[in-house]
Amino acid sequence: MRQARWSLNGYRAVHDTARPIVRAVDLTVTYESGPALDRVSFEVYKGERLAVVGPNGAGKSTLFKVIAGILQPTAGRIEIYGGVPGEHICVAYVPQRSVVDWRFPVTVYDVVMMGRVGRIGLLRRPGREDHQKVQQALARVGLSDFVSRQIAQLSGGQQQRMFLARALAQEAELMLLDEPFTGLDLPSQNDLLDLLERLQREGITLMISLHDLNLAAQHFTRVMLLNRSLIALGSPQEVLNTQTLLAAYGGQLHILSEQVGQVVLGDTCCDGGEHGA
Ligand SMILES: Nc1ncnc2c1ncn2[C@@H]1O[C@H](COP(=O)(O)OP(=O)(O)OP(=O)(O)O)[C@@H](O)[C@H]1O
Repeated sequence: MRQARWSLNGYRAVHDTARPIVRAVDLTVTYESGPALDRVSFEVYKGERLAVVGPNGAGKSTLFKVIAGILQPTAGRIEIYGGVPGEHICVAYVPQRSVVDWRFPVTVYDVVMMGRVGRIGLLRRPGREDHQKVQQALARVGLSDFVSRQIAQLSGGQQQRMFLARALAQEAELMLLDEPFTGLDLPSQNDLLDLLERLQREGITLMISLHDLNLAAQHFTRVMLLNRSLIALGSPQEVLNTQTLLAAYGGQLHILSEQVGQVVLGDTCCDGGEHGA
């Protein structure tokens, strides 16, 4: 298995940095309400697992929507596989579960088949290969027994795995997962982490937004810290330190220890120093 290493040179040695699959240069998105992303520049490489962290309203979902081609940048440039966002069928955006209307009367199978739409076209019926891809995707996420289940009857972890199956049916090579861990209990979180590790081993590139900094520190190869502008990007050790976290979270942060993997967010005001462990 290819391992990412943490010096910049080491990182370059294991990823093809000559051809990033996402390249953003001074990416800026401004809504009527104000700026959501401000001159953000970064690259993402094939096969990496990148955590995107930052406080509420930092621009994480906005970033994913721009990469997926759902939103246009106000200024700056973004290239996906060297082209414009939206033209690549192999990019899948998985929204936050909280924005989905789970009462909608569709089955798990129907939702996963939606992943095939870009390949079969809207007005054609799915063929044998499409049904095979859906069955395989459901098997890969462990939902083969749930094909006829209404989506309203799924647990949070199953909902998340269904969305991953949809992305797999789409044959996505870059998956943008918006807060997939939110609301999951620990066993479901661990199942999801195992699944994501497997997908990464198969060569799928993962960009995942999350709020749990400990999870980012322990399970991700690189971390992007955002708060409208890019605060830091690098290994968890490089990014998750007192200075950068205070720059992003300000007084919302309660740091228990400077050791990576022991950072917690709380409502305790932090006035620039650390609180003892
Ligand atoms: N469609 C929209 N119209 C206007 N403002 C928006 C829109 N979508 C997001 N915003 C604003 O843009 C900013 C960034 O929002 P975004 O959802 O990208 O942040 P986020 O980091 O994903 O937040 P969270 O962690 O709370 O999901 C916020 O201030 C938000 O209110």
